[in-house]
Amino acid sequence: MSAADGVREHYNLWLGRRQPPGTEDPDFTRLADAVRRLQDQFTASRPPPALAAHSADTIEDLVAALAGYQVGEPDQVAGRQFAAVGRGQTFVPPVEIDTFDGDSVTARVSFGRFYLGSNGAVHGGAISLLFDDLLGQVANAPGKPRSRTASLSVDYRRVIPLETELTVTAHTSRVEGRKVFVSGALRSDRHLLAEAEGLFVRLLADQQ
Ligand SMILES: CCCCCCCC/C=C\CCCCCCCC(=O)SCCNC(=O)CCNC(=O)[C@H](O)C(C)(C)COP(=O)(O)OP(=O)(O)OC[C@H]1O[C@@H](n2cnc3c(N)ncnc32)[C@H](O)[C@@H]1OP(=O)(O)O
Repeated sequence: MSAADGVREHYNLWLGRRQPPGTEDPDFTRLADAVRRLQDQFTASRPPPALAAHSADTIEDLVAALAGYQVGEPDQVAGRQFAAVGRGQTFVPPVEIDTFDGDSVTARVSFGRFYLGSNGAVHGGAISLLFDDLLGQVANAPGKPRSRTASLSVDYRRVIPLETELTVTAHTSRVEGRKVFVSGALRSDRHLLAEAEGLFVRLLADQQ
């Protein structure tokens, strides 16, 4: 089994089912990658007015083309490309999962220019977003009841650099009844950059 197959298997277990036919879509994954690159280029560029207007025309054409193919959440493709870096979505920073055993995860992430806060540092909200998603995956690991984030606390220890491969880890630290406490850390090859503590509350039968 390849590493990608292993990751896909973990996600399928986590979802409690096999990936439904038609969910994997390499062309859509390529589209998501292109949108990510667009986000980075858009944020970093200062085009002349004619190019800005031409770019807007082109994107508006794409928006109109995609408008004919809108689907509800159960049929959504974005975020469900489980073997792809960033899962074929463009909101959460592009995480590449290396190991996921149900109680802990190790992964790599690199923040593009889209995630710039100021003065070269990654936006703090992007770090919280990264932790919410990754800690949430641990809290919702295979065989565990669904839970939602009740509280997320992030400590920013050092400026987080753009365009640098970083390691992000998360593990369940304890479970008390419905409360699942998950800890996370973001590191460069030399430093601890940020830490997080999340409280995820297991949902009751009548909660969405
Ligand atoms: C076909 C499916 C395909 C799916 C494909 C998906 C692919 C995606 C892949 C990958 C995704 C990875 C996953 C991401 C995960 C992200 C998760 C989120 O971001 S969820 C969004 C943000 N969170 C909310 O919207 C919650 C809003 N809040 C609530 O709904 C409620 O407040 C809830 C359920 C959290 C708790 O409400 P209560 O009424 O059920 O429970 P009470 O009694 O209030 O609390 C239970 C215990 O928790 C403590 N508690 C609650 N909130 C607390 C807080 N903020 N701080 C401290 N303690 C708190 C309480 O004190 C209580 O503790 P005591 O049992 O008494 O010891």
